[in-house]
Amino acid sequence: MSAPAAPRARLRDLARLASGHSRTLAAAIALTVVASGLGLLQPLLVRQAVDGAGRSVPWALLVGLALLFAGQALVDAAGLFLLERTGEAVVLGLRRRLVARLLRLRMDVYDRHRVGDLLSRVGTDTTVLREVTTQAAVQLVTGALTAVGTVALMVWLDPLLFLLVATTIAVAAVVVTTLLGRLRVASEQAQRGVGAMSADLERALGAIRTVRASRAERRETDRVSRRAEEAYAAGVRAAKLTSVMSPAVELALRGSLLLVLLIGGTMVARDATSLGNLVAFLLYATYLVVPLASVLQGIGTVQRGMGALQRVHEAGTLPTEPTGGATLPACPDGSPVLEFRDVWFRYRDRPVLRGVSFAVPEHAHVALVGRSGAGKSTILSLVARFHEPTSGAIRFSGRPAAELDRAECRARIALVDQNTPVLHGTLRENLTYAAPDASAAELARVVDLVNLGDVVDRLPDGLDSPVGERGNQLSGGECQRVAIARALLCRPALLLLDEPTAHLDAINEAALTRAIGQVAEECALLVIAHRLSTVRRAEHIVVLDGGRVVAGGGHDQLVRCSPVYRDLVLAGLDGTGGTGGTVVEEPEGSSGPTNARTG
Ligand SMILES: Nc1ncnc2c1ncn2[C@@H]1O[C@H](COP(=O)(O)OP(=O)(O)OP(=O)(O)O)[C@@H](O)[C@H]1O
Repeated sequence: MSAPAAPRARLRDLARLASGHSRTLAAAIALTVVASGLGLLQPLLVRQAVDGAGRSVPWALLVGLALLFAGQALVDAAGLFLLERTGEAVVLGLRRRLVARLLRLRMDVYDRHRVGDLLSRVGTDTTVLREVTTQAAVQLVTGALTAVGTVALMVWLDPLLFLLVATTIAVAAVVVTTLLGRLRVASEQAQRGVGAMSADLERALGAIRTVRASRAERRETDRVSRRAEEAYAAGVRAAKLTSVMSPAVELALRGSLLLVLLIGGTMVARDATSLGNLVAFLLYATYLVVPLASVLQGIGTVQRGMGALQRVHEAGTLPTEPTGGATLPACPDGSPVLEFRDVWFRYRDRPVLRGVSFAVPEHAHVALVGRSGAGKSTILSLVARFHEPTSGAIRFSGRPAAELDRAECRARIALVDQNTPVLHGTLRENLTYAAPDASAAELARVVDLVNLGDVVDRLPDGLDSPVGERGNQLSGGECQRVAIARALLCRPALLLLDEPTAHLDAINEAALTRAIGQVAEECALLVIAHRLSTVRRAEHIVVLDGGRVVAGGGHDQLVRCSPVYRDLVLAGLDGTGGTGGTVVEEPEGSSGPTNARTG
């Protein structure tokens, strides 16, 4: 992430965060100021009570004092509640904005950031900011106002004694300001440590089966613990600074109190001032501790919050996918559903596609084949518009993709990915994920089509049974069929299928073949093919090698004239780049070129 921005800019962010709640904040501040005002009146009544105590019991003054105490407590409580509620509201707004942004980032941004760290920005960092936006605001404003009021009353009571107090406090203020910068740095390090810890924990929990099977629990625990220790060390550094600051101020205040007592006592003895005056002054001097500590705490909270604010700001300014563009028109006659024209693409500085051209006509079945790393998945990513080509053009139904709205393009395609296609939730939620309004009949049709009926019957609550985190209560083959059923349910114009490489049993294999056949009936299909049966069924096969299209055509034609394709067929077409071996010809019955059309 970028270097820490200027604290002033972050302070402006802070003010902006609270600005939506300025009325409630103002009310909360007003209430706490009133409460402090009620508190400030108390020593004046005490002074009168002390000076008049010799004559009779000043009942009215005592009742007045009791009322002041009760009033202060009530008003304070109301102010605090408003404040806490505003804090929660600020965090809610911030989290909503962050979550909306994090789900719309440009795809390459996800490659550069760790998921756990992004999660920590929404969770932990926003919680820290809750304190800053509200508590700090009130601590600073009411603290400063009350301190000014207290100081004014002290000066009015005895300017000389006040000078004593002011000198000692000034010394403490110098100590505090020198520590503040270091406190900000330490707090930011602590927040980053927490982010790194969450990211490492997410890494381990996300791959828990691999961790277990590799007996790496200890190493992963150590790794996460090291991150926790880094956060701890930075937290302790911040704590050291905070704990030096508070006693420095307290020491100064206590010292000044003692001086006031000593010098004030002498003055009372010499009749230079009244006892009531001295008591009131001393009360104000002790009262000054609260607002001053409050201002200090406020400054400390802001400094601590700067780290969190910086991280939230960074997450809130990560680049998102641009939206907008034209709506996709109805397919003009003869235009292919999808066309690549001399498409080049690079991941950062690394060219991955070098001048790829091919077309997928309406209802056609096109297969992409190539060794591992040839660029097949990258082509699907470009079609789904997760990335944009470095040069060249992708056309949807004859219109350049660059001119079209991404969401509109995606509404016409369905992607069946090999990786984690099933989300936490029920089977029904997963099936209707891309088409939430699908009818029960439609749902039953696709469930039957991909042979999921048995799975639904087996599950305790049928379609409403939970499938576990990433579908871990389903088998790999079942997850793949759920993904295909989901794709079929939204009736796309083009289905992008990264064919499962995992072994499927004969029944599932047949279900998949049937599903793919059905897809070909309903829409165009662009498939990364790993099985010979899929390749043979395609009307057109695009052979990729090193990011280039090295051959294209039907299976028989390619076997005759493309050495790369022949090698792939000999290697069993699994895309692992092996050479030699035997041709894994599947039984004709399961792989015939059904529904073939000229593409
Ligand atoms: N997000 C990424 N950032 C950088 N490089 C990437 C990224 N994704 C893929 N690559 C690289 O781009 C090249 C093409 O990858 P791609 O996934 O498209 O290949 P593939 O043909 O689908 O391979 P496989 O059959 O093994 O899935 C590979 O060399 C890969 O290392």
